[in-house]
Amino acid sequence: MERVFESQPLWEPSEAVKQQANVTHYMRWLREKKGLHFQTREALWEWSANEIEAFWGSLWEYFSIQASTPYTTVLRQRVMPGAQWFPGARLNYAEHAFRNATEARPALLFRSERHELVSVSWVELTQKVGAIAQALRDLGVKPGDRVVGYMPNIPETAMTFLACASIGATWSSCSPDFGTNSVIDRFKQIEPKVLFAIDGYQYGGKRFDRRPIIAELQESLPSVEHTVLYSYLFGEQGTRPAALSNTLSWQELAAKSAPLQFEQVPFDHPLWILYSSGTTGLPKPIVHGHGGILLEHLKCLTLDKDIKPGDRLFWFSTTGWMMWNLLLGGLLVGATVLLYDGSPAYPNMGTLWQFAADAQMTTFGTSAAYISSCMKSGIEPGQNYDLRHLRTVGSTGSPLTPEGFRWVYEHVKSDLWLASVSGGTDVCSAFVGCSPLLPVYEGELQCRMLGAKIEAFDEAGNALIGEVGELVITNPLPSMPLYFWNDPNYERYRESYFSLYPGVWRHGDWIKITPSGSAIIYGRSDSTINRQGIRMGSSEIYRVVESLPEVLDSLIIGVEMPGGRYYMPLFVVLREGVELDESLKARIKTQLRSTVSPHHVPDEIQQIPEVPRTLSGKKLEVPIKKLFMGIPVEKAASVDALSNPQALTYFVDFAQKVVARREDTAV
Ligand SMILES: CC(=O)CC(=O)O
Repeated sequence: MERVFESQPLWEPSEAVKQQANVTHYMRWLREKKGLHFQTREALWEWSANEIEAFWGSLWEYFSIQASTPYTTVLRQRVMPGAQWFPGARLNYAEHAFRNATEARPALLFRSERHELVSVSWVELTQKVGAIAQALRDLGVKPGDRVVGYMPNIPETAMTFLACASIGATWSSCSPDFGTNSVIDRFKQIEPKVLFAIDGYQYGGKRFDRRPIIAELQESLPSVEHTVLYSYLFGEQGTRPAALSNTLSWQELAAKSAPLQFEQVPFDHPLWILYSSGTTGLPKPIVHGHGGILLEHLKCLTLDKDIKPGDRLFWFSTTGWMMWNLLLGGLLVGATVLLYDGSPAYPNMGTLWQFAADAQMTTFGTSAAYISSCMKSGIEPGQNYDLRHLRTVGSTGSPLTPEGFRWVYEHVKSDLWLASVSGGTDVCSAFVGCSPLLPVYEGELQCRMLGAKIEAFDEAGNALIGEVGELVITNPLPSMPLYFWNDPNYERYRESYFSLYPGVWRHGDWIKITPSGSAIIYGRSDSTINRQGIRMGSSEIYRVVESLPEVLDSLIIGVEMPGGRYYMPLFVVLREGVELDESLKARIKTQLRSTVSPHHVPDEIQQIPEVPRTLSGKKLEVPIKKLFMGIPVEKAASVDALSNPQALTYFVDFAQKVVARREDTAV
């Protein structure tokens, strides 16, 4: 058994944990109902990832999926893209959340920088979702119409999404810390009929008025017929200033009563549209279906993450990250879903741990970047907060460092399950990560998730074990995108995932599958910027930076550094005679902060003579990223294929200094 960092596991599930695990229950069910007997979790994975029709078909039965018409076959054809799952079935995602309605526990618990712990009962959730759904119908919203939210992670956003899903409307959201351009770039592509927004929010103790931005959105999104405003920051008095015309009040709409009904839609009816940035063009609008997400989230949360009815599930996320969508899946499995709005560092780094104690959190999910910030801040959650209910800490967004693994066990709790997982917006789930049946080793993801045929490929498409390769998925998953919006011939879809290995999904991460079946992710294999789990295409940053008159050209890279740091330098080519002084740097940063997002302000800005480009004119992002990872230039770049190879010299020198600095500080 190869172990990368050390041979002792940090945690091993007890016999009781294994016996009580949902996946053990499922394995017993498979034996009794299907005569399928698996001795190990690895054997179960092999079957689930290869016999995908039998696996996903069994889940339909195991989870008692409620469908008003049955399916004709589990999977029409094993093709990617275009696999058609469960044709003929009609169902509704939201109906499966509400079948868990109970008076025994709250549906949601919420806290923000400004609110004490708020509990939302299933009765309240049902009433408000029913009312908003009726309001949408009254506004003329039909199945398939797009409804968008510029709303934070608060109960009202969850309610609005569930209302959309219940009537078959397609939801899409951006977090209110996204600047105007980022929101318009996303929402304009999908022509929404209704915009839900908040008037403002507080983050890190500062108040942000979003009303001017909403006015801009109304102006720039001609398809929007109605704006519904939730007065979150300013109270009823301040919600309808002259600048905001034609707004309806969320509070007024939600106060009415209407029975909650569930439109029955085809399995592949669009549930929501998420966005993922590529290296060129506008963000990709990824369309996921009701049935695919329902099955994937039931599977992931129940069998891989072991969430049980009555658990209290939290994942620190904004509404602009797919972890918010996955978090809401907690309602599908009968968990109470915990929402937090605000900065995790305000008023101090203990905030979310206090929330964990007060809300009796059982799973605390977060980003690896957050764990690394806790580590640097020196806090002691285990000593200072009552974490007796906490069983699991989840981590994702970027690879969690070995130090991060150790910190959780040493400073949070020695007996908990650290579920470090990886997946992506593209499938709105995690496909490598965790199982309650397996030990946790430092720096490693425990296994590949059930049903996900994940492999590491070399350039020729050979599967690798024990070596780093491209993360690929070689069998379809039900939650793969149905299509990208406005991509009728699947051109962008194919180009995004299938251009390197035809018919095989290339995810864009580097992965090593170890001989024992665990996995290590080594970061992005393309040039997408991924800071704190939020992906942005470099093109979005270029658009903003290069709109400044002084900037002629630019290049940005994001590099995963040892210690969990994400290093994001920006390089600019300036107009003749212009120097990169502090005032220009500040203007570039302000522009990025306000129009893209605060996460995308670079760590440093450097002036360069020219941007290295390929013969076809593409900026040389991945090879330059490789230089900063310490890969020698001969291996990092094909110098012959550059139109201006001399431009590389600067980067070779600069990267060497950064790598040397990195190694010095690592000692
Ligand atoms: C599950 C994930 O993969 C989350 C992310 O990195 O976006």
